[in-house]
Amino acid sequence: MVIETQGLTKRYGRVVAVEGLELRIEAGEVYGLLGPNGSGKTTTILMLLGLTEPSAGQVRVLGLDPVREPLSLKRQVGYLPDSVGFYGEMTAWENLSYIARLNGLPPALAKARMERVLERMGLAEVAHRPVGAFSRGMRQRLGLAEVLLKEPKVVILDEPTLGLDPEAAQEFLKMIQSLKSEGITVLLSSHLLHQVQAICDRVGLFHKGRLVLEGRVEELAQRVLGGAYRIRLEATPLQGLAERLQALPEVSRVQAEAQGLRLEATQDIRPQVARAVLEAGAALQSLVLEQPSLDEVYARYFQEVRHAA
Ligand SMILES: Nc1ncnc2c1ncn2[C@@H]1O[C@H](COP(=O)(O)OP(=O)(O)OP(=O)(O)O)[C@@H](O)[C@H]1O
Repeated sequence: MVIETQGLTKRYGRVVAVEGLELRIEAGEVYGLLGPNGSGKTTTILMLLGLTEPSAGQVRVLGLDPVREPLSLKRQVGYLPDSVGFYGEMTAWENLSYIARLNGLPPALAKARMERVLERMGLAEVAHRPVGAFSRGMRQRLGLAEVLLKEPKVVILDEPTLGLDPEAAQEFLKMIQSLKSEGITVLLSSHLLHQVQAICDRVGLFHKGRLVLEGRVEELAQRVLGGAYRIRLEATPLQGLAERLQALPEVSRVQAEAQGLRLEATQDIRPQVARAVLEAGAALQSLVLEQPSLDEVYARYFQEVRHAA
């Protein structure tokens, strides 16, 4: 386990920012922390990094206690905060050299790594321009370049795509995802659910300091949306198909749509549906299992919470 917490709690006076957190993240996972403002995401990140001390409970990151072993931790864990400070009058190269020196990298090794990370982040061509003139997207990439200089095993990012235009955000997310292929464990927090959905293996939903839902996006969708599988199909002719499909034991509902039918079922029964269509003598044009979006999961969850209250 790369990140592990037990009963992790942080109180600020009377405010409980994080309560009883049990988090387990394995090597090479991309894990998304989700939740509304003030739900405890940043506080969790700060405790994992040893930047704030827990009020109760335990944290281990790469087997290390962040409060007791901050230096060993810092060597292996990269952190990209929501806004990165660079020296605006210095170039990207100079900013990275400075960081490399602070990290104690020998000059030759630093140079080789700087070339590599700048190339990787698509900044090689602007390496000798002052950072003051960089766009927010370029700054974020430089931030990630800085994090990668120390070749970390874990990378933690707080709202990494905040303020980026859709194209820059997409590009940045691809870069984050590429870390996974090197076995780097990634933890990120975000409000942008559809983006998180695209790159995370698992997500955890925070609400008032508690982790209230956790799992793979599809699993969460199943749980929050009442366990239904939605299957869409297009076939011609459609006559008689709805009745045939309704007769399948797993199908709970059939709805007609402009081009075809939409089923709700208790399982993913695409093979049975395909067979039924063929047996009806119809031609099957498309058959897809619809994935509910994380936005939908999130909205439903908070709707239910309000309802219960
Ligand atoms: N230094 C602090 N002193 C007092 N209260 C704090 C402090 N830091 C955070 N809090 C409180 O703890 C709770 C959790 O805050 P946190 O910043 O972890 O939430 P978040 O999920 O990261 O929110 P956001 O999405 O807005 O960044 C909030 O109620 C916040 O006001």
